[in-house]
Amino acid sequence: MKITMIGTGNAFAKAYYNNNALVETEHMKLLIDCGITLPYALYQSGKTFDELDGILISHIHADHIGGLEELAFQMMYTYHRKPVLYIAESLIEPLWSQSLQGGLAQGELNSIDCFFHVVALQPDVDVQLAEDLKVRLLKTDHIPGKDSFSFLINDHFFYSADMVFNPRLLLELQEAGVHTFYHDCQLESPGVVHTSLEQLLTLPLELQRKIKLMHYGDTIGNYIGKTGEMTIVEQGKPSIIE
Ligand SMILES: Nc1ccn([C@@H]2O[C@@H]3COP(=O)(O)O[C@H]3[C@H]2O)c(=O)n1
Ligand SMILES: [Zn+2]
Ligand SMILES: [Zn+2]
Repeated sequence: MKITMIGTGNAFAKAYYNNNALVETEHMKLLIDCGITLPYALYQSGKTFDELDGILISHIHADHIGGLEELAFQMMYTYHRKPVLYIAESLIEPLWSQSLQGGLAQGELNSIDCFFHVVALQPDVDVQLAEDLKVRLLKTDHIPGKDSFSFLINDHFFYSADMVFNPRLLLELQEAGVHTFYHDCQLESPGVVHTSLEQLLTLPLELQRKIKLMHYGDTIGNYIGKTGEMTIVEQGKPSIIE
C-alpha cells in the first residue's frame, strides 16, 4: 500500500496544504478527507478527481470536507460520474444539511445521494473497500459533542485524523500489531482539540518509533530534531506501508 499526503498542514497552515491523504493499492485509489485546499493540491500533484475510486471522511471540519463541493460539481459536470463517499452514518445528515446543501442543492438535486454514492459506515466494523484495502472506523474524541473518526487500515496502519491524546488506544493498537501510526500533532501546547507534541513525547520510545507526525503547523521547521523517536511526514512524498 502506498500513501501520499496531498497535504500535511493543520487547519490554519499556509505553508502546507490541508492534511489529506491518497492511499493507493493495486485495486483502489482512496482519498482520505477532502479539505478546502484539496482541489488545488491534487491538481498540483498531477492527479484529477476522476482517478479516485472513493473518498473517506473523518469528520466535519473544513480542512477535511471543504473541497467536497468542487469535487461533487466536477464529478457531475466534468466527469459525469458519481463519486463514492465512505462516511460514518452519523455524519451523513450533518454533512449535507450543515455544510454541503447550501452550495450543491438546486431544484431536484436536493439530497446528498444526488451527488455521491454514499456508503454508510459503522464504527468498529471492518469494511472491505477493495480486495486489498480494508478500513475500520474508530470513534475518537476531537470536538466535544461532535462525532469524529480515526481509521485502522488493513489491520496494521492507524491514521488518527484529528483527535485528542489517547495513549491507551495507541498502546492497545500497538499491542494488536499496528506498526505504523500517522498522528496529528499540535506543535505548541496545549493540544486542546488535538494531540500535542508534548503529549506524544510521553509515549514509550518503542511506540514513538512507529509514529509519523502529520497535521502540523507552519512552524514545523523549528521542531526538526525535537520530535523524539517520531518522524515527520513529508507532504507529497509517497511512503510504502506493508
Ligand atoms: N473547540 C475548538 C474548535 C476548533 N479549534 C481550532 O479550529 C480548527 C478547526 O480544524 P481542526 O483541524 O480541527 O483544528 C481546529 C483548531 O485549530 C479549536 O482550537 N477549538
Ligand atoms: Zn483538521
Ligand atoms: Zn478537526
